Amino acid sequence: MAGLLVGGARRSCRGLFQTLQIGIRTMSAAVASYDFETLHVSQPRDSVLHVELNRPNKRNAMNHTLWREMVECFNKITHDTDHRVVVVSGAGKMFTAGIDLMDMAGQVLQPTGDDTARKAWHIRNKILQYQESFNVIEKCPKPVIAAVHNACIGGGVDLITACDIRLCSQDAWFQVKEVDIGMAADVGTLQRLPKIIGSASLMSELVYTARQLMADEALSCGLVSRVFEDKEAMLEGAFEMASEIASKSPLAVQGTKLNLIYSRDHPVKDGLNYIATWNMSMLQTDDLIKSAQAAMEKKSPKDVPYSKL
Ligand SMILES: CCC/C=C/C=C/C(=O)SCCNC(=O)CCNC(=O)[C@H](O)C(C)(C)COP(=O)(O)OP(=O)(O)OC[C@H]1O[C@@H](n2cnc3c(N)ncnc32)[C@H](O)[C@@H]1OP(=O)(O)O
Repeated sequence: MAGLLVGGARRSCRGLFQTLQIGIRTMSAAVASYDFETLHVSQPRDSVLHVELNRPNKRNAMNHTLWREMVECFNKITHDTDHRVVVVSGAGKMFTAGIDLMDMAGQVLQPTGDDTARKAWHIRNKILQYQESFNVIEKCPKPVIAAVHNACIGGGVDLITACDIRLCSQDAWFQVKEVDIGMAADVGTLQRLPKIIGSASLMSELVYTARQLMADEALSCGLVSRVFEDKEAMLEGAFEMASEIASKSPLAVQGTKLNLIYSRDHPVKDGLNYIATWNMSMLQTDDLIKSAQAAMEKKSPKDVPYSKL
């Protein structure tokens, strides 16, 4: 009898192990094609991708490869129907030290071209190319959550302002460092940050002084919406939030992101017109019926099997 019990337990353990193995294999297959040198991509929850800036020994300084891989990664995510929400964080000691200053010397400061105008033309194209590395986050219809621990410097602020939601740990600090390296920020901070923090005076103070903005002040000025005790708690909170969003209709969530960004950049009248035109087709989705029925039956959107998008 005891032998039978042990045998049965062993069989059910084996079953559980096989189920886990299949689960892990499916998860890793889903992210196997996200193979980058400076970004590490994993799937911490169903339908959620975790993109880590992954140059920890260089404090995740953004070199040419990282700027390029951001574009490749987020363009891929845009068309990936298996994933609905993204969390971006930094591996190692901090979120990021900003642009790789060694790399910058070769990439931006030595323009090619036979005369000044041609060199300027070259630099302009380079700047537009660098801007694209964070524009892709905003253009990606899936919500992107930035999870910041420790330092977020220079290009890091440009990056997180292109994200939809910003969370941080208690040890986080933010620094618009560009004036300290002799330049005006040019890849998003000056354009997006004023629309996030709402105070023109604080905005000017931060960009002219390059002082550090600590986590509590980042919360009070609206740069982040939540502060967690440490990195571990923050990532857990970010994955939980991502999972919650991923459980809802992807058509509703992604349509909301596109319309929020459109409304930020246009007058109210144009935004209302845009959403009316948007929803004249999107309201014809099955998701609406399924979600309404679930609500009537007091079920959660988590119980509704929405089609991929
Ligand atoms: C068209 C261009 C658009 C983009 C513009 C963007 C502009 C910006 O991002 S401005 C901001 C530039 N960044 C900085 O000024 C930060 C410089 N770094 C630091 O102040 C410190 O390193 C930091 C506080 C981030 C970390 O200090 P910690 O003591 O923890 O580490 P370190 O020993 O200093 O560094 C460890 C290794 O990382 C390398 N490293 C750090 N930051 C950068 C960087 N920005 N660029 C290149 N490399 C960086 C550092 O050299 C060390 O390397 P190694 O000596 O090989 O160990």
